[in-house]
Amino acid sequence: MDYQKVLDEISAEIGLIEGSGKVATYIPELGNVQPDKFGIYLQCTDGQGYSVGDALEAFSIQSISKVLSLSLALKLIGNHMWTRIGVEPSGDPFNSLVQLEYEKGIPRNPFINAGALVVADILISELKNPKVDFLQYVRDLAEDQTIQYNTKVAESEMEHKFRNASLTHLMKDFGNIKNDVNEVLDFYFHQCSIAMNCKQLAQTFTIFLNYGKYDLSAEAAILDPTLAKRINALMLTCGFYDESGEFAFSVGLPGKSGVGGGIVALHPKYYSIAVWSPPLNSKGNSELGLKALELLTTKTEQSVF
Ligand SMILES: NC(=O)CC[C@H](N)C(=O)O
Repeated sequence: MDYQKVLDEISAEIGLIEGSGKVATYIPELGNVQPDKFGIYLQCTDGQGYSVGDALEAFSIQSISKVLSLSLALKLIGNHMWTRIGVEPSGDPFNSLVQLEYEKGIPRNPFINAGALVVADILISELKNPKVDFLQYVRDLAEDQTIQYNTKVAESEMEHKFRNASLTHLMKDFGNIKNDVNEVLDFYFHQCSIAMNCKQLAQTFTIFLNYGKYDLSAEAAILDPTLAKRINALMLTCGFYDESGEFAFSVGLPGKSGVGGGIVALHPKYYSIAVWSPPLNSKGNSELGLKALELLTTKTEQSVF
């Protein structure tokens, strides 16, 4: 498959689209990003990488980090996770409060904010130096020790924490948050603030390829095959909140988006891919990123179905 040709075609076609998406501003610091940024990096299982556009420019990975925090928490506590978080799509926006009340503080899945906040709580309980250890885990997966938290983004989100704080307080009341609410929020905002580029993200997500057996040298990268399969299943069913069905329908790959405009997706046998375009649609997913991935699976005729 000539992936470079496919990426070049996608980039040309995306360039012709006049999108209607909007850069996220509810975290003010994210609003400073140039809306016309666009990059893709595709990492194949044969070791080859292909890119187009701003693939080497770092951006805020936001909710893409939820997949990495989940993978670490599952390594640490295994199936105990599922007594505190479900595995069903929520059908609601990523930051919704409504289900939590009638489902007694148990989030539907680990990729909505409520679920990721419980995962953050678990990591705080399990790790010696939570923020330092989590960043080290991500650096080891990416095999890149330069990756950093963007503390400006984390602080900006802390200043506008009201909805995430509400979710955490509600779950604390139900007994599903064990640590101090502000500590959980601080950890969560830091994990979301991690700055990575498309290349680093695509390479990091190779841990979910080939049943977790993609040939990576980093020790931290080795994932149990069952974990890799389950995390892929969750990305497929819950990775795009109330647009997960649409993503499975039009793209057909497991994936995860973030409000920084990034999307990571993967074909478990062939490649992992990261796309970045900051303007978001009404569901909080990158408008052109979604389009680019739809073009990819259409042109390559490679999806999981
Ligand atoms: N969907 C997202 O990327 C949301 C992450 C963001 N940090 C928030 O909690 O609102």
